[in-house]
Amino acid sequence: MKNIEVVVAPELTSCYQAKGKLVVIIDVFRATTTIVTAMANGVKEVKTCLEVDEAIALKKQGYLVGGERDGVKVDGMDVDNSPLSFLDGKYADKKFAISTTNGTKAVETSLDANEIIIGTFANLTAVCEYIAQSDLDVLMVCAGWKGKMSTEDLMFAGAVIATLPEEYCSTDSADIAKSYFLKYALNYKDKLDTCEHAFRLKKLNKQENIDFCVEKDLYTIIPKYNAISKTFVL
Ligand SMILES: O=C(O)[C@H](CS(=O)(=O)O)OP(=O)(O)O
Repeated sequence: MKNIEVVVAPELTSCYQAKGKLVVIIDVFRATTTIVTAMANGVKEVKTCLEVDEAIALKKQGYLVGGERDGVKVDGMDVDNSPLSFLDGKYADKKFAISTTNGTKAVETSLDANEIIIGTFANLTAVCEYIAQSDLDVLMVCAGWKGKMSTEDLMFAGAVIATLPEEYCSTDSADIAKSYFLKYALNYKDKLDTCEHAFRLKKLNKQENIDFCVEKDLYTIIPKYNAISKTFVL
């Protein structure tokens, strides 16, 4: 039997131990949706940076640099943390360095995992299929918001777990996430439109981002962490 657990914020990852596991990084609003969309639209690798300065320094190496702090693009960055910036192959063949408030922290706390992949509604079915073919135990690391849990990340974790065979649902955190998703399965988009992070994005006039980030199965790709290049690749 394979074990699957859900961490509600990166600050708790060490309690669950990523080592030896398949980690799924989840930041629906918006970092993991942005990474999946960027790579599905031709970006060839993504480097996640904990610090803004680290990302901006990569411009010298030809990286497109993007991200935000508190939802707003930082001076010196080329793009913000919006998946919409990458549509239509606008940055195809670029290398992308991203630093965000929560999502890049989730990667950083998971680096001793056996494998790290990027998940969000935009690649939901691909993530489920990837997990199902793996022999590894799974840790779903939600980015949350500044150490607190977020509805949208728990909802996505639950959507994945609800799709997997029963054998995975052997832990309290997985069972809670699954039950939560099933409660809202028919109207999960409405629920996510009224969660705390949606309100923060609405205040920044980013309704279009919210609507895009909750769409299921726009893409079939899985960005995977390469420990040698320290970047996400396909
Ligand atoms: O850009 C986002 O949506 C958030 C910003 S914040 O959480 O509202 O500060 O960043 P992310 O790291 O993608 O959660």
